[in-house]
Amino acid sequence: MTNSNTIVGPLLTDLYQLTMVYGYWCHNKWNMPAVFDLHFRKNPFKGEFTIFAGLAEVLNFTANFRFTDNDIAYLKEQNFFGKNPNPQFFEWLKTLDCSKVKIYALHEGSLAFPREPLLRVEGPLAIVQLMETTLLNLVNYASLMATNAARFRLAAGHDKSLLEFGLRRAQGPDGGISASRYAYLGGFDGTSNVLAGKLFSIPVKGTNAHSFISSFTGLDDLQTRHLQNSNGEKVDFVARVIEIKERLGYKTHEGELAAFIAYAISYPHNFLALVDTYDTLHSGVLNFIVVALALVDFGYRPIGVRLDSGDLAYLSKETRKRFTEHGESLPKLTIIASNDINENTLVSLQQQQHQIDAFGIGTHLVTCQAQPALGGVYKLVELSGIPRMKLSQDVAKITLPGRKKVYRIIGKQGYPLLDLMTKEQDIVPQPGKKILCRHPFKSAKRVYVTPQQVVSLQECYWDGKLVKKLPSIHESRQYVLEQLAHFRPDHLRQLNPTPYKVSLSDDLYTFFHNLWEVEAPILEIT
Ligand SMILES: Nc1ncnc2c1ncn2[C@@H]1O[C@H](COP(=O)(O)OP(=O)(O)OP(=O)(O)O)[C@@H](O)[C@H]1O
Ligand SMILES: O=P(O)(O)OC[C@H]1O[C@H](OP(=O)(O)OP(=O)(O)O)[C@H](O)[C@@H]1O
Ligand SMILES: O=C(O)c1cccnc1
Ligand SMILES: [Mg+2]
Repeated sequence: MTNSNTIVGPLLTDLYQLTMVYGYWCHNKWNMPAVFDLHFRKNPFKGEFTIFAGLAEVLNFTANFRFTDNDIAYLKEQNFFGKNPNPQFFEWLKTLDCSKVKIYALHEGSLAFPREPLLRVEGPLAIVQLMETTLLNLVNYASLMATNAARFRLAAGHDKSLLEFGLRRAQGPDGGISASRYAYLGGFDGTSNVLAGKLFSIPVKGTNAHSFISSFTGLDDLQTRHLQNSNGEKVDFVARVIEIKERLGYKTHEGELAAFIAYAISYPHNFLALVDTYDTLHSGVLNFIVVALALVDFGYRPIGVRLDSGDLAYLSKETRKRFTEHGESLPKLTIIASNDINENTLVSLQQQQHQIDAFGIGTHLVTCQAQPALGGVYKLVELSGIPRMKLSQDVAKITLPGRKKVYRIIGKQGYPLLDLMTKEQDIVPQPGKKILCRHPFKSAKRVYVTPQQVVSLQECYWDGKLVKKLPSIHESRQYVLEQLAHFRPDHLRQLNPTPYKVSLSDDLYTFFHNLWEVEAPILEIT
């Protein structure tokens, strides 16, 4: 397993992980068996679901976790560990790897909910501590991005094509690559990012830009006028276009027409025109129609247009009208829309009964402008077999102690009803057997559920080595789309969605609340 990103390694961390580890090492605590949970507390984008992503990168990082000689040399040069750190510490650091680590995870692409362990990481305290920041870095943005993409998918509808165009606006080269990767995993159909296509075998797609259109001033700019027709003869394509234009009586921008002809001659099988450079309805769409009709005459099938400004709903409907005026003469054409599109725009366009077939989306998607971070955290839940928990005034921040299992309980109608967390050694929920599911904090809130089906959500992926085949990005994407189709729509809707329940088994509830009582200091007031 090779890291797809060479900067991912043990130094891609916060200094405090290393300084704590020196402390663990000095006090001979480093080898204590520890268990950490990686979870988040609140779904992003005012939504009620999150897509878990980043697992493949987590496992690559784990497989390659080793300090290089060069890393150690750097650490020795710094004064991170006090004035005279014990030199044996550096020798020991050099020996660390993940051969004693175990990682349980949800499937990549799973719908996940607050407090559920996306990852459970077990191993020697020092090593699993050292992994914290990198694991969070690998999971937080990946999951946020995949969730954002899934939300755009829900807003656009499953029959629309979604293309990610964000590289130019992404947070640096690394952000751009991750954005393309996880936009696809979250349900997009392709990216304009060529390197992402090469690295992850994502379909790469694109149209053309205004510079291409405005670089032509008139028909004299055309160096080639001929195109092969369906009889295999090279015929004057420009003359044919002009004939059609005159027949239809269109008065359009000549530079734009020249640009479209040039593009059509270069890509007769793939003719797609950006139509908003001068005037969408009075020039761009008309020039497109003229060139498209000529291409049809020559035996080719034109593809369509891209709208990149103005009222996209109105323009798409008017453009479609212009196309249908030519009835059978033109094939079914694609209308692509772009320009600062976000989730709300997609919802609004839907309400306006747009005629768009594909959306090109950049800035809002890749920068996750609606919410720029997922607040995933990594918390110690067990040390040397003893459950640990972190208390907080804010109940949402209290961690659930111990090793836990998560089950998705499917009801009679085939929808997931709730997720149930149990202690690892707890009873396993069974189809047809009634089970008590409790709200994690409110004792009076509980419900009996009789599952139709029970899905165990976690699997062990790493046990000193990779022990389960990683799904491909295409499988994870498919998994996202299947789940979106199987969850109750009110949990997924954009505005005020219904929260999905994450419950505790009676055993876990009691264990958690007893430990809470033991750990919480009793204050004395006078
Ligand atoms: N019918 C529509 N309903 C809702 N939002 C729309 C609709 N059409 C376009 N939009 C959105 O409205 C915004 C229009 O942005 P803006 O005014 O900057 O662009 P423009 O003037 O059309 O184009 P430009 O300035 O790039 O030439 C974009 O975010 C776009 O996605
Ligand atoms: O709008 P986004 O969602 O980020 O999608 C990508 C945008 O990038 C391109 O143009 P660019 O924004 O570079 O220039 P323009 O707006 O002047 O066309 C493209 O034409 C889109 O409008
Ligand atoms: O191919 C496109 O149309 C494209 C690519 C990146 C950004 N905007 C548009
Ligand atoms: Mg723009």
